[in-house]
Amino acid sequence: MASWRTWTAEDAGIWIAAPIDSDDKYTRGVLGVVTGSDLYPGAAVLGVEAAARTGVGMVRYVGAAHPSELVLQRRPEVVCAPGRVQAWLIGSGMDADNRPEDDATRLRAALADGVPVVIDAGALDLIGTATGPVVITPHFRELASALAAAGGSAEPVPTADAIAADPSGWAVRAAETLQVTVLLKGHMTYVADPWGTRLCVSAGPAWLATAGSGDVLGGVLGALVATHARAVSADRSALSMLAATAAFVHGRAGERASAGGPIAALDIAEALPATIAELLA
Ligand SMILES: NC(=O)C1=CN([C@@H]2O[C@H](COP(=O)(O)OP(=O)(O)OC[C@H]3O[C@@H](n4cnc5c(N)ncnc54)[C@H](O)[C@@H]3O)[C@@H](O)[C@H]2O)[C@@H](O)CC1
Ligand SMILES: Nc1ncnc2c1ncn2[C@@H]1O[C@H](COP(=O)(O)OP(=O)(O)O)[C@@H](O)[C@H]1O
Repeated sequence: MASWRTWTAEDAGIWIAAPIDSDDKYTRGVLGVVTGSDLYPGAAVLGVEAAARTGVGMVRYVGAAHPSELVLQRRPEVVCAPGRVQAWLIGSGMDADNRPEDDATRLRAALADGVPVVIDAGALDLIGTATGPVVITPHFRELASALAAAGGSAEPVPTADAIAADPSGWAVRAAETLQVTVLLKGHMTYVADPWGTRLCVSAGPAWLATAGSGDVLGGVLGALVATHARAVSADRSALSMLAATAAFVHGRAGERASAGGPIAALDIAEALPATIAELLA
């Protein structure tokens, strides 16, 4: 059995793309985002904020009117018009059981685009419909639901408690069952893919266990994937490296935001530029 490699600051630094003199916004990479809902509009704001602060050429946000308005209020640089993207982030702040038809259409279009997709929270039931490379970012309950939605496994579907008792084992089983790259969130984050990559990340303080923290992680990973589209098409394990880097950057930003005290999710996003500068230095 492959052993778990602990992801380091040096590893993370290699997977952050700093712009070069000849870059423009499109050569850096555009992230498309389908997140948020009338129920959870804040998740859209947090993910977009995190993507913008991780560094990406442009964010295209495609969502319902209310979250779109809040996203634009916070981040006027976001473009809400349709267009080409290098990667998608979908599902944060959505509820698969209450999916408006407009959101279903937007999610279908993103999943049919053929570019890499980061699938979170309320889009995890759609993993099997993606046409491009996929990385999923569930917590324990979400992984249990995703495995239940996928069905067809020889093993009985695990409960969230069973996953919590063996997160590394379930990250691997999920990668093999679902045939996607899995980033399983928790105090220790495990990244596994169907091709044998096994990475673990323990960068952050337990203060990160706060509402919206995972929505920020989604934005960080979305930006990293959009800025590494070529690496992802050249090497199927690249998504694992990017996922581990996202968890590392998120953890370090959490440490910086916390300085030993409590954190609100937006604090993590605001700590990202300085965290990335430190990792690139
Ligand atoms: N600001 C925002 O807009 C936020 C949106 N979020 C979004 O919210 C959606 C649902 O995420 P969840 O992680 O909550 O989904 P889950 O379905 O994993 O968690 C909900 C379950 O947690 C349990 N639960 C709820 N309240 C509890 C309590 N007080 N004590 C113990 N157990 C409790 C219940 O069993 C409930 O069914 C996702 O789309 C997510 O992205 C969250 O990320 C939080 C922040
Ligand atoms: N005890 C913990 N210690 C460190 N990090 C944690 C801990 N619990 C959760 N996290 C991190 O915080 C984030 C929580 O994500 P998630 O559960 O999706 O929250 P939300 O849905 O509220 O955004 C993940 O990145 C996870 O790795």
